[in-house]
Amino acid sequence: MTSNGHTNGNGTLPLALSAEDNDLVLPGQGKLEGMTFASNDQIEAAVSTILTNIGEDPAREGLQRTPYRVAKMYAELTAGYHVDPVALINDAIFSVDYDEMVLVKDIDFYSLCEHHMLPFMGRVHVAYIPNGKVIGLSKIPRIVETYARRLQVQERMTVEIANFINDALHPQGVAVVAEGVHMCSVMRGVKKANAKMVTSAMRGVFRKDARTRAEFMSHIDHD
Ligand SMILES: Nc1nc2c(ncn2[C@@H]2O[C@H](COP(=O)(O)OP(=O)(O)OP(=O)(O)O)[C@@H](O)[C@H]2O)c(=O)[nH]1
Ligand SMILES: [Zn+2]
Repeated sequence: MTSNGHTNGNGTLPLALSAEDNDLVLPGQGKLEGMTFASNDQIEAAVSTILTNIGEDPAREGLQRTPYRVAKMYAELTAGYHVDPVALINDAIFSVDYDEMVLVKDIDFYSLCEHHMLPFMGRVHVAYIPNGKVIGLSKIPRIVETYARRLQVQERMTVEIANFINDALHPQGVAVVAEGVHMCSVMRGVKKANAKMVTSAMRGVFRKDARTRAEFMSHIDHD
């Protein structure tokens, strides 16, 4: 069990993208260069089975490398399982005499819904009010990536981000709002292209004090 609490059920982590120096694999953040992909025969065989069963020919030229590509893609899109968020913040917690709101807004995220394994994506806004300690600015998007790059529901992703920051900093409060568009509701099923899901997790003063919450919401209120 890693400190992000994940195992695949039998206590071992599946093969994935890995880097020699550490396991801080963060797609989209310049950490993929120099990484090797340990090919995953079982995923490749499963993709080949899907291709055959949707009426395709996995042997035709354009599809020959598709099972390999899909396996590699899943390693990237689920890299968050292999990131230990405690190691990720890498002691970038500083004592600073600042007790006003810190807000990082419009953080892009890309995740996969656990029901259909289709993408959902959008933006996350994160705020906290320090209690003597602040965290390195870049670490907040990295925390978002860690929890997004897994099979998720948006509610759980939102709560996991808030709880992790709360536990790491013990701030006066944390607020996380996520706005997501879910491809499983856009491309299929109910087919609503413009419906956005908004989820929030409020901790400490953001939960207790309506004015603090309103200040946060006024900063992120756009379109
Ligand atoms: N609450 C929540 N629901 C989600 C999320 N992602 C996908 N879903 C929903 O999960 C539900 C799964 O419902 P099911 O009835 O089991 O699946 P389905 O037959 O494919 O449902 P439809 O999408 O309505 O066709 C659907 O309503 C999806 O819209 C999420 O992040 N949060
Ligand atoms: Zn879905």
